[in-house]
This record gives sequence, structure tokens and C-alpha cells, in this order.
Amino acid sequence: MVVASPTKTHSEEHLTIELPTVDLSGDRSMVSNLIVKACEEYGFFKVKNHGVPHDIIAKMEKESFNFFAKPFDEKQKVELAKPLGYGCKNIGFKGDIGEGETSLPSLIFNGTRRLGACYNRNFIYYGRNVCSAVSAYIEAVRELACELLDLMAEGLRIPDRSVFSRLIRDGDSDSLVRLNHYPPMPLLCKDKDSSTCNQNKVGFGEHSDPQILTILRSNDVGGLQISLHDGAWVPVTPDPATFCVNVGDLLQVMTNGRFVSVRHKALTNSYKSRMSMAYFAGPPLNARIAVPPEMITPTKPALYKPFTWAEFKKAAFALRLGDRRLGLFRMEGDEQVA
Ligand SMILES: C=C1C[C@]23C[C@@]1(O)CC[C@H]2[C@@]12CC[C@H](O)[C@@](C)(C(=O)O1)[C@H]2[C@@H]3C(=O)O
Ligand SMILES: O=C(O)CCC(=O)C(=O)O
Ligand SMILES: [Fe+2]
Repeated sequence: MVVASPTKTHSEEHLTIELPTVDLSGDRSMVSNLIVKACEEYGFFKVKNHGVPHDIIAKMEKESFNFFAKPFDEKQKVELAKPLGYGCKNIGFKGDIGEGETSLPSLIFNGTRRLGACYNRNFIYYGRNVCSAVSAYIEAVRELACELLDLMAEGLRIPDRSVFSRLIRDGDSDSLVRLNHYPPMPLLCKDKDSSTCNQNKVGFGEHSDPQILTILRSNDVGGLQISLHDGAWVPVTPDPATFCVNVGDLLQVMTNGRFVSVRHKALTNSYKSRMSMAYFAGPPLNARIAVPPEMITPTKPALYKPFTWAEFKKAAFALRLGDRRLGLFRMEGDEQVA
């Protein structure tokens, strides 16, 4: 059963919880334990001293801003096979956007190692600079994603340390890079007669990420919010010196529900452009999503049926952005939906 039920927003007030920030230059066993704790508690954490060279990030940011600053007609030329390419005002195949009348220009690149970011005709449209910036960025964040996945396996005491990362290292790993641009939007008014207009519009609606792991970075403009267990929305403070890392649906499955793939959304603001860059680390399409035996015990039996990423992706991409898709793969007789 699929339940399309956005979690409820707690009135206007927001909790101010700082996400755990993990310093990757610290003691390895301490780092791996901290990461496991953060993935269990929040499904999100920040990393500093992450090893992704500053010039690679700066070049990617510069090329992304240049791209979004181009005239619309020119950007539209790169609209190729969905979800890859440039898209405006819709997310996915069903035209989902935020709750408000927002437009989200975004650009999606293939992160598959074998194909490269700008394979076939894309190269002509994006230009040499964009392609080399994206390729270097993908290489560097893939390394970071693999390192984090190894640390997670260590923290979970799984003897096969590369059980998760090998899916990403595979030349056919089905990864993506998405650049999101949130232009400033006027504030929403609570009601027509009200002179108090103070609500930011939703730029990217509530959802979880379907892949294994997401490595997200934004400029210094806030907007990302995550949903806590009780349905409260918590804003994430932007910090360009860190990456924000989140557990995807597949990692929730591969840890047998120990890590949580947490719902999140992004709001626009009325004064400054926000730009985010997300690397979605996915496995090869034919990969069987297996749960390491250490994650299954008599008290914690397998929660999900076995499936391939192709099967999961097909189901996920046929749904709407906010739909809960993990329920489709729960073991028979299990009443839970996610
Ligand atoms: C409505 C949708 C957009 C999405 C594919 C989907 O059918 C459901 C998951 C969405 C998502 C969220 C994370 C990433 O931004 C994304 C590229 C992905 O892999 O899954 C998007 C998809 C998209 O924009 O096509
Ligand atoms: O822009 C953001 O901070 C979030 C974007 C996001 O969640 C996504 O691209 O899947
Ligand atoms: Fe996301």
C-alpha cells in the first residue's frame, strides 16, 4: 500500500536543533560511531574536513550559477531524456512542485562512472567548462560517499567493510547529480485580507531520497528543512564549509530499518537566490538490494522483501514526489507503511 501523506507541520514555530557535525579528521572509531548514531537518530548529519578540494567545489558552484543565469531558451536546449537535463517548474514525471506556485529550475547530470556527466549530445549544450566542473565534482564526492559508507559499515560492526560502498564504486552505479536553483520568491500571505505576509514558499516539496546516500551542499542561504519523528519541521543551518549527508531509502532497507531515510523539503526566500547541489549515490540498476546478515537477528527479522534497484526505481519514479514508497516492499503481514 502506498500512502500519500505529507507529515503535519507544527504550527509556525520551529524547533532549533543543530544537526550533528562529524569531523572526518577525528579518530576513526569515534567518527564511525558518531555517524551511526546520527543516521539512527536524524537520518542526516553534516561533515567537515571532508577532503573534497575547495577548488573543485568553487568551480562547480561558479559554473552552476553561470548556467542558471543564462537565458531560458538557451537552458531549454539541454532538456533531454528525463530525469536528466534541465527542467523548470516540475519535479519528476508527474509535474510535482512545491506546495506554492514556485518554479524550481534544476539541472540533472548522470553520475554513472562509465558514462560520465556529459555523455552524448549533452556536451554541446552544457559547454566544456560545465562538463569538466561536474565530472571533477562527481569524482570527488563519490570518493567521499564511499568513505562515509565504509565508516557506516565499520560503525555497524559489519565485517565486510565495503558492503555498501562497492555498489557506488561499480562502473555502472546509477548515480545522479542535481543542481537546484531557488530564485527569490515573494512571501505567501496567510489570507487575502491579511497585511502580514510571512510564509516562505515551498521550492522542493516534502520527500525522501530513493538512492543509498545523498551528499548535499548549498550556498550560504538557508531553506532545507527535515522532518523529525513527531512531524515537526527543523530548519538546517546552511554552512558552505560542510556537506550535509542524508540516508536514502535503499540504505534504510540495507540496514534493516536501523538507519532512517528522513523526509525533507526546501523553502524559497524572498531576498536571495539559493543554490543546492546534490549527489545521489545509487547502485547499478541490476544490483540486488541485500541486507547484510549482521543486520538480521531473531529479534529484528528482515523488514523488506528482496528487490533490485531497477524494480525499486521503477516503482519510485511512477509515484509522486511525496509518496511513501518503502511500504511497497515491506514483508507480507507487516502493517507499517514505510
Ligand atoms: C516525483 C519524483 C521526482 C523524483 C522521482 C519521483 O518519481 C520520486 C523521487 C524523486 C527524486 C527525489 C530525489 C532526487 O531529487 C531525484 C532526482 C530522485 O532520484 O528521486 C528526484 C526524482 C526526479 O526529480 O526525477
Ligand atoms: O535544495 C535542497 O536543499 C534539497 C534538495 C533535495 O532534497 C533534492 O534535490 O532531492
Ligand atoms: Fe532530497
